[in-house]
Amino acid sequence: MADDFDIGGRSLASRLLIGSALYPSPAIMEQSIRASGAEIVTVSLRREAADGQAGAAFWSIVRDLGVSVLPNTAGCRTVREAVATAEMARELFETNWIKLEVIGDDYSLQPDVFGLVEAAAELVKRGFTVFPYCTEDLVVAKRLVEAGCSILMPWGAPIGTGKGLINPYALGQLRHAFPDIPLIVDAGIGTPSHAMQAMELGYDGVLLNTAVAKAADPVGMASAFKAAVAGGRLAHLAGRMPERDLARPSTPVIGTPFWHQAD
Ligand SMILES: CC(=O)[C@@H](O)[C@H](O)COP(=O)(O)O
Repeated sequence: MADDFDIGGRSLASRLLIGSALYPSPAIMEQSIRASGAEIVTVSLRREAADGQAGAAFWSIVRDLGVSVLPNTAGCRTVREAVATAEMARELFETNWIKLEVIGDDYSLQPDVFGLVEAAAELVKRGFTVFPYCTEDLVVAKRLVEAGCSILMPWGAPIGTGKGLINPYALGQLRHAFPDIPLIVDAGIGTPSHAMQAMELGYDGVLLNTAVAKAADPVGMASAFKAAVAGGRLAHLAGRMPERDLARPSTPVIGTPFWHQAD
């Protein structure tokens, strides 16, 4: 069964999006991205624009991977900075896609949701396809959609914590509220089971970076995430059993010597 992932005007086979930071070496980054099967790789404009040689080598690896690049506005703290960074990224990477980050708190790296909505509206007006990194707040999500975002990327947990889905209830509510908007959990994923949980909730994809880059074996972990995301998707499509409060035997009891039917 074909189950392509339609996102930002493209149709992809993989529902795993991966970041390009923090790997022990460029070679391990390349092998990890290949092992993950990801077809979208996030790239920081600041890194690419920084220092000619390292930037050029990095860019040539990414180009050879044949993936779609999703530039981000990592490190931006104001609407003005995020919009300017997005414009530079569009020029440098030749794409209208932008992963919009407007950070509101240096300690938690929590998004500034007010600035995010404002920046998203401006970037949509300028012709960008905005992938907004947001919290799991339902009203913020509504405002982002009203601002013209056709994709939402709520966090699982703060960036780099690896804590997984700290508010699965709210993430489930978002899925319920936006059945037709691609939803991607972005940030805070620590293990393949976290990614699988997001996919089982009906999320369209998962974006992660630290969990692979900082694993003892990043390439092995990238393969594990690939399998988990695919498994979670299959489980979602298959439809889980209803949860019950009371036990019910799963082996037949009729015909056993002392069986009594419950009243
Ligand atoms: C918003 C952001 O920066 C994330 O996309 C980050 O790149 C991935 O977060 P983790 O490193 O926690 O997976």
